[in-house]
Amino acid sequence: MMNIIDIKDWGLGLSEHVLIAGPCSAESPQQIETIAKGLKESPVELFRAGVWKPRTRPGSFEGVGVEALEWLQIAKDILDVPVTVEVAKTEHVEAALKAGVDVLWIGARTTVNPFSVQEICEALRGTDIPVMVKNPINPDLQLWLGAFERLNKVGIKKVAGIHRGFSDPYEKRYRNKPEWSLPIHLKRMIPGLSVICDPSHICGAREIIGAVSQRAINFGLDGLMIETHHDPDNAWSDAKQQITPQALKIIYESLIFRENVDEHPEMLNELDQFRQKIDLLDTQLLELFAERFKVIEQVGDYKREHNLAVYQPSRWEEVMESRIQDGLRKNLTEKFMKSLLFAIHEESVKKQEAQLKETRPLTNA
Ligand SMILES: O=C(O)C(=O)C[C@]1(C(=O)O)C=C[C@@H](O)C=C1
Repeated sequence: MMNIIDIKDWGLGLSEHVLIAGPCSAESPQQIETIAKGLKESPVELFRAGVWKPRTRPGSFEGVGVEALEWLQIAKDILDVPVTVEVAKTEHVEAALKAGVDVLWIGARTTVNPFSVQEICEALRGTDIPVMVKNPINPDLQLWLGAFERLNKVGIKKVAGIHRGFSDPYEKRYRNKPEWSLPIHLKRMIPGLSVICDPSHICGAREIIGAVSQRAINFGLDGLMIETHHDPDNAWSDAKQQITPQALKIIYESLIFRENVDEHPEMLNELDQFRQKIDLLDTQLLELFAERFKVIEQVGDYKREHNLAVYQPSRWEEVMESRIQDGLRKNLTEKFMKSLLFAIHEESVKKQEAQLKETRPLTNA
């Protein structure tokens, strides 16, 4: 069990719908000042700016470096909010702590590497600075979880996650594809953990940032980190995905925040009638699954006796095709049908494969 301090109790005045904004990269003291002044109109609670930028290929702007840390004080003074930067190695942590940065974040390309995460953790030992951890670039929940465990082991309890989407070469709509089920799983695995959404890196294009921000809120994420620049088209990094402080204000004001039903006992009562029906249907589904797997076992015995392969491609193709069509007629999506059928088939072949190794005498085959 991890020991987590809720984002509201970090002592920084952050709320349950935290809004983090600021440029992708700190470029100059004037740039920080202009952006911070623009952000005064929005309920920004934490100011972000990249100082060290991990870039895919060398030659791109890699951040101003340590010199930019002191410019963050300008934003702090104008907005009266804490500031956060990304750190990727020991020297970054040391410099950020020395400069009085309030919150650190670990980027997706760092979370993916346990050696780097451990290096950061060692540099943090003995401090209690809050750390936000972006998801690793690949949708590996264990790797994301591992970063929190490493932080917790060196005594960092003020932690939060950031969902910035996942790299997928076939994805066309997003720069980094969102996987909304992953932050939900992570929140279940680390009770009390806030997970913030970074629509800028998910979208890669400013036009869809509003829609993705609303989806994040709908899925119960705990806040937004949105890259903001006074002149986005001329930003030194990630120009296409940055928005102006004015656009941020419009997006934020259009968001609809939704509540958890647990805080509304009267609605809980009303929902209960539906939930009882769902309970019953789930029980029936499980009974049917159990029955299906009993038949699978009988087929498994038959296969063992007659030396047949567990995986039967032509039959499985037929099952997939017919069930998907049936599901579509019943308004179930192809994606859902495929993942359900994959799960069923995986369990069936695992059971039958285990049966092949058994030595008990065959009874009913
Ligand atoms: O038909 C079989 O041979 C089965 O064992 C059943 C089943 C299934 O789950 O429907 C399982 C494995 C095979 O690859 C094909 C189908």
